[in-house]
Amino acid sequence: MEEDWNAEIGDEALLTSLEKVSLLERPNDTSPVFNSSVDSFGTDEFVNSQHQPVSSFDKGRNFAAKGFQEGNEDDAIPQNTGFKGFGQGFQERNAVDGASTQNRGFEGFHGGFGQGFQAGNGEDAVTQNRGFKGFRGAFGRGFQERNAVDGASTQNRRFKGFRGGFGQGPKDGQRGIPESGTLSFRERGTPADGFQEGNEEDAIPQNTGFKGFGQGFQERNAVDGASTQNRGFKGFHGGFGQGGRGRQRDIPQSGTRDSRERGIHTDDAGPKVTYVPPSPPDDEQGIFAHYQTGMNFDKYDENVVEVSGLDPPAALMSFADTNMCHTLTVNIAKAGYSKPTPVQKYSIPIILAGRDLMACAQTGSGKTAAFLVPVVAQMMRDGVTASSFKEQQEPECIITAPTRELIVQIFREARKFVYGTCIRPVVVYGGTQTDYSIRQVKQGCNILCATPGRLLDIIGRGKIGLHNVKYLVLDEADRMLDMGFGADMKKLVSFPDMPQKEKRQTLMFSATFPEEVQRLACEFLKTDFLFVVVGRAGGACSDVQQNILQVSRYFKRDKLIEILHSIGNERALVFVDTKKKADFIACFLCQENIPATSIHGDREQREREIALWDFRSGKCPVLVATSVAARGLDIENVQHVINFDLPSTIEEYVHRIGRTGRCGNTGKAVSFFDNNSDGHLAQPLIKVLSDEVPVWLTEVAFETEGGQLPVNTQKNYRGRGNMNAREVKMDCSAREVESWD
Ligand SMILES: Nc1ncnc2c1ncn2[C@@H]1O[C@H](COP(=O)(O)OP(=O)(O)OP(=O)(O)O)[C@@H](O)[C@H]1O
Repeated sequence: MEEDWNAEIGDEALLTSLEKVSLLERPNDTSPVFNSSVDSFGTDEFVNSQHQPVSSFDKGRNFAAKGFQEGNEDDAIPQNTGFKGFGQGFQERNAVDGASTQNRGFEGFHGGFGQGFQAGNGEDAVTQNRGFKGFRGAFGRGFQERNAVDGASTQNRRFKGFRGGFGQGPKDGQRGIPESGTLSFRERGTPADGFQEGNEEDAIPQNTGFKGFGQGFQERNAVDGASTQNRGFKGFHGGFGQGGRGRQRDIPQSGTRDSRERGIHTDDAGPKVTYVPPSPPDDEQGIFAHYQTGMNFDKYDENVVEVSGLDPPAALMSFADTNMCHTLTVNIAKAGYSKPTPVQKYSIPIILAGRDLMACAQTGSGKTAAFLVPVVAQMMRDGVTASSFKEQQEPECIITAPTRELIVQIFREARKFVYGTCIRPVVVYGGTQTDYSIRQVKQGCNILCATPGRLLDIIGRGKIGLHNVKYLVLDEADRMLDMGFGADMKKLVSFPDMPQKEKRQTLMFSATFPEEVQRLACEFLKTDFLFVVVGRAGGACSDVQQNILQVSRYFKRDKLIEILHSIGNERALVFVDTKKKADFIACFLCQENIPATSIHGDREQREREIALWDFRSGKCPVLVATSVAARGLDIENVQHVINFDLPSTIEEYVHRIGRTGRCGNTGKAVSFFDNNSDGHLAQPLIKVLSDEVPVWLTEVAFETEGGQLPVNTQKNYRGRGNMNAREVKMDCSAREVESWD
């Protein structure tokens, strides 16, 4: 899904804001403020930073300006020369480019120094397709060098969307910069030592490229380096160099399979991923860190709970009711859980009774512990002990979730409940080094938390045996079974050594369960599974105050700024519909002096984790995200969710706004409703709105539904997926579905 985001944002508006930047950072400005050492850009602090406010790039931009000018003179490959300062340099480069190779171009040079360069050969889809698209923000003589290299080397490379500043250069060399480039870097002393090192070690000149600016670049480049064609930098953004991928891997955000965003098969596909994530905290305080329940926590008990299926066990009233072993009870208390939430009250005894379960409860109401606690309890009862002496590990429990950050979060929750026991949870996920995942697994693995792609990968490598699996958990189960991951889940349960569904316990949790997914789910579940629904299936969290504003796309940014200014430093998660736009809006906010960062599937995993950490820690109070952050993430103190763009489905909306109002805390969600694109959501929105429905929304729903009056409000809403277990089962048997496992 390649969105016309420039058009959407509006070029005039964009240029206006970027002009402000160019006025601030003119490349030929020799004022002392620009003359400090670049070292400051090579520090980790800078590399790790979020999209910086424009002013923080001052020094770097000056370097960049200089670099571009000089770079042009030194260029070893005349037809590829180009950057001569900014503006002018780009034009020249572009002109030369046009005469030499095919389909290169610069498109969209924004920010930093010189305003956006909108012309250029552009973004071509043909094979000899190089180009810069969207060059924004600070610096870069390196670009010139890299570009020179580019001219002599492979096809299909591109820089697309180069934004923001830089940090330290590449550390390894095979994809560094050729000698000519090296010299000029050395002579100029920019931008960082890393470049020099990269150059010295360069083994494959034609494959050189920028690994540049920050570790993020380095890693992204490492990915790049493994493929000979179709490389590119796409989306180089904000302050520390975010790597993008080439167009050939630019996959839609939602609704379809996106292996990178979801961490699938990245390692098999060729690109070598080197990222090794930091170790999780090891001290007790770090492991059990949690935030406080909110004032509405006790109100969870007011929800009506419906359990469908035969002979459900009685709900528990307190954690003590379960006869769990002492260590687990202590761990639950250390995690800050004094009493179970409704989904825990009903799910825990069901799982302890060995039953399969599909559970639907509102966002933020404790579904993770609802499956972790009983699974750990049973493993402790069975005396499960990790062993590092087996080449192939055989976990008792496999937990899958659709996104990397979510599976890490689940892993961290699991660490709380197994603390002080011999049960070892492990997390493996895409975007990290496969060898690292394997090393983790080898150290002993009882609870394997994994994204689907990485899971299938290490199973395929023979590092995981499945015959011991007693518990298979699908968190965000509706997502795990839909078109994106359904095939992977089917593959998982079809491995010959995976116990048949009769021999394992399958547990599915989500805040939404559309009917079609409920049908799919029963192919994984035993026929006597139970279906727990807390409140309304698919309903929005009642602690989130929802507000839908009619805002056409041209006014969204102004509205966003207005809202963010009004909420001050409170934490806000802003959802947009494309990866590019996430970066664009984050940069835009920084230019408006609102510290923001972004998370989406085109960012390197390291950058995603840094962005999330910056948001969690409050260092960066605004996180602009695609739907990759819509589900499961449990971040303290997110007071606001802003749907800059509404998602395509009501389920996604429910998950997105559920990032606030968690665990009894209250939150606010504001959504920009554009009549031109969001009409299909009017009716479903009316059903999930807990507060008053705006008259205009009813009218839009009326028009969209072809004159049918919308069925109003939550009272009548049972969600798209609110069949009870009996209905689901009847539906399943009627459909004569092929059994997968
Ligand atoms: N019984 C409890 N007492 C206190 N805090 C709890 C309890 N159960 C869960 N929590 C906390 O509530 C927060 C939300 O829990 P969790 O992330 O499991 O919600 P969820 O229902 O899975 O949400 P989502 O649908 O968004 O995935 C977490 O911080 C968790 O530690």
